[in-house]
Amino acid sequence: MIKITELKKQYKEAVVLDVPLLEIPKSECFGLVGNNGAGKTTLFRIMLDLVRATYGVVEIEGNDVSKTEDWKRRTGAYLDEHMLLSYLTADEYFQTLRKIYGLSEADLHLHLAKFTEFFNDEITGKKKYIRDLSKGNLKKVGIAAALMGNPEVVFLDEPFENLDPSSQIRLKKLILHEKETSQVTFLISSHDLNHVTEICDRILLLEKGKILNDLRDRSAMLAELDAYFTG
Ligand SMILES: Nc1ncnc2c1ncn2[C@@H]1O[C@H](COP(=O)(O)OP(=O)(O)OP(=O)(O)O)[C@@H](O)[C@H]1O
Repeated sequence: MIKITELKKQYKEAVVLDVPLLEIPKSECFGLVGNNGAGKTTLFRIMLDLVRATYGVVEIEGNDVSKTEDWKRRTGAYLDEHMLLSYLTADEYFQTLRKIYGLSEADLHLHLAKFTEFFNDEITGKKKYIRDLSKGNLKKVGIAAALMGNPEVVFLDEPFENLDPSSQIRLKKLILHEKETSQVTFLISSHDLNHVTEICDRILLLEKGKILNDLRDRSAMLAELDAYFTG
């Protein structure tokens, strides 16, 4: 379970995030939506201890993420390409992570096999450096890396952005498969209302850093979000 209590982030006078209480149970597929600047990335960055909150606490399984390290072993994330090692090829990068996570070659092979369709013969077995990959292919490397090492919690920031339609559909299938087989808790921010409502059990709508709605009725989510974003 992830628990956020009295969380605030301020840049000078501007309060960009204000979340009094948020609980995300284990195995939930949690979606985060909101207009540009609503605070989605800031929330994920604080939850991953990449940015410090002005006030408040984020706990993963009871551990304060800003004070403990254990949660890192159970957490995968892909927020943007800064998280990759761009001077490596994708194969070199996956090998590096394999060693960090203590996986065997066979484990890595099995893991990457799940992404064969998603990679569409563009990622592994190539001599291309990560820095030279297209934006969509960068995202594919990052997502496959975030899911490596059997994480219990996975953060994905705008995972559908820059992916071609076939890859978007394949990614949805991958996430749904992981959700069913591994009980991973997914936290997914997205501007794509169709995709996010299709895969998520619950969607939090942020507006100017505040929770405007916490949608749990899957049959009504898309219509409610459509109404909000249509204005
Ligand atoms: N380092 C910073 N200094 C000042 N303001 C910042 C900083 N980082 C983020 N902000 C502000 O925090 C607010 C929330 O930004 P954030 O990137 O979290 O929004 P978002 O919902 O992810 O937006 P988008 O959909 O455009 O990616 C914005 O007003 C942004 O300008």
